[in-house]
Amino acid sequence: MTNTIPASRFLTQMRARAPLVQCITNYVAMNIAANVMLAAGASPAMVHAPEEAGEFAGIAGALTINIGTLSTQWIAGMEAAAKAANAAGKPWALDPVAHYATGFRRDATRSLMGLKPAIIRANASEIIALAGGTGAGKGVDSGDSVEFAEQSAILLARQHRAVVAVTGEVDFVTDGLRSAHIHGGSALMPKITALGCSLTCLVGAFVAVRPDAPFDATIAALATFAAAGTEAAKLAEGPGSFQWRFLDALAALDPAALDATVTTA
Ligand SMILES: Nc1ncnc2c1ncn2[C@@H]1O[C@H](COP(=O)(O)OP(=O)(O)O)[C@@H](O)[C@H]1O
Ligand SMILES: Cc1ncsc1CCOP(=O)(O)O
Ligand SMILES: [Mg+2]
Repeated sequence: MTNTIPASRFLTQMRARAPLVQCITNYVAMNIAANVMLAAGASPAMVHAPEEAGEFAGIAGALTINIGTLSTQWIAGMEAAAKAANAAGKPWALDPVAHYATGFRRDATRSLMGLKPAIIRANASEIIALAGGTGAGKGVDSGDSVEFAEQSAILLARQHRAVVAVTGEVDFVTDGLRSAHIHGGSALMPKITALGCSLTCLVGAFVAVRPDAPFDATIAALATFAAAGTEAAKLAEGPGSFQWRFLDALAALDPAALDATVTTA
């Protein structure tokens, strides 16, 4: 076992600290992501305007940046925030939603990657394309298996000295040397829009509390989603009831449920 810190301990610490996280996320995700953060025990703030995003990054414990609904103004806010987070020694996580779809997204992602995210969290098609490969993604949705993206993730982690998290049926996390799989969740999760975006915000909450351990913190965030997703699916009748049951499951989650979802290598 290379994972020295159990995921359960991270959730307990995160809830005790309720870290303030600056989430620059998309219009689709803002509401559900903020609710996911509150249910899990964190304190989200959706602050993206270029006039204040950099200042706020100095206050928050961590920053997350998601390019889902991009515009020139938003890119200015993202870059100001990432630079300020770096200057303040705060970790930040990137969610490159559908970065392969247009030149605008590709350029923005290239420049954000240059600002050294500590963590990259994306679906399999996004990770494959980020490493220079060709995936089968359709817009924001993945068309590839996580397994197919694992080598791309390791390559990216080594190139960028970042933790890379690929999500899907079984998640994969690597820092280029170590890796872990996270099992659980539900096939209903990709049927709820912006759950992946919400997870990226939650990664920010865990790494805010343990900036010294981004690999383990990322695993803990994914394990939290997997355990809550498994629980919510037990009584869900479809995507609608799954969504509210997922929030309830996050809030009620017993940290002990996390550890069984993680296998390390
Ligand atoms: N088929 C599946 N079975 C179980 N969990 C899943 C499945 N697909 C996605 N998830 C979970 O849904 C969450 C969002 O991941 P994903 O759908 O890959 O991201 P995105 O929304 O960015 O495409 C993650 O916690 C992931 O583990
Ligand atoms: C549908 C949509 N369109 C632009 S961003 C977005 C949300 C994507 O969310 P996720 O990556 O979590 O599926
Ligand atoms: Mg996504």
